[in-house]
Amino acid sequence: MRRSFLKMNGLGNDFVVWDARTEKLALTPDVIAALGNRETGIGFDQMITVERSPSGADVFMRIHNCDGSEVSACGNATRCIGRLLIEETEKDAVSIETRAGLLIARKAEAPLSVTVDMGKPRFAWNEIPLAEEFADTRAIELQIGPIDAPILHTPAAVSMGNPHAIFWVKDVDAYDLGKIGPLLEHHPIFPEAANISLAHVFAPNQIRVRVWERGAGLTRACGTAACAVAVAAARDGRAGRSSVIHLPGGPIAITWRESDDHVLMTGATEVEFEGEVDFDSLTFVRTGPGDADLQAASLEVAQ
Ligand SMILES: N[C@@H](CCC[C@H](N)C(=O)O)C(=O)O
Repeated sequence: MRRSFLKMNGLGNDFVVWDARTEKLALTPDVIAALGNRETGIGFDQMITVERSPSGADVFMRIHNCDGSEVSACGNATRCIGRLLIEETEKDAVSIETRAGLLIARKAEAPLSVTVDMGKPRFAWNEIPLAEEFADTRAIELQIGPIDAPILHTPAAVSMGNPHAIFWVKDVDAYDLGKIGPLLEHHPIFPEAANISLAHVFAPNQIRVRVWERGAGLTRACGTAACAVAVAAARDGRAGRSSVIHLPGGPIAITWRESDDHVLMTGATEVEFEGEVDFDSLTFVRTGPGDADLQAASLEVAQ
């Protein structure tokens, strides 16, 4: 069996996107992990399957991490799928159903940028979820002492449809996140594991962040982490309700709207290329251009 896909990314957090609206697609965790392998497969952080929505939204978006686990939320992928649907339908706003709820994506001002209403953050210990009761999740009891860097302690915990823990630090680069990330991700305090962020407010409403993603490892950006960090910062007065989150892959603008408690996320999207997978051999070929190729071609024509 052969099947076409799009390779996309939101600030370097990259995805394979399948359109399964007319022809269903259900891959096993082993096949997803094989395709996600950066040395032997296509390589991606998440796999996104666009399906028909059972409840009348424009689509249902299914999300798998590259380890094959299915999860409920992915901010960067929501922007990417939003962009595809806005281009396809020529509508101003599109609705995307996920396991975490119904999200609305709108075209943003900058070219190829999209704003997504990510809904309300959740702070209750059993909604994040945490394994034990905390009355205040702005700083939960948890600490880890790397030998070569200051102790990481009392992270904020937030759910953006998926679990996040945010450690406030002076220098996000002082830590070997590749080493401590997996220990924190699977700490028993997080019964469903967690996405782990290191965050530093370096100027008013400007926050530098590095993320270890649950089920995917170090990524260049994580949209839900950006939302969780911005909300956690506003919650304990480190920042206002609008901030820019600076990730290794670039900036994401987040506003936590006072009127309805919803979190709005604005950032870039990119189509890298079109491709086709042969499921018998689990190999792939590129079949079409991405944004960068199209831009280069249009510049050549213009000269
Ligand atoms: N990259 C995503 C988050 C993907 C899911 C996450 N790894 C989890 O397991 O919850 C984003 O942009 O939000």
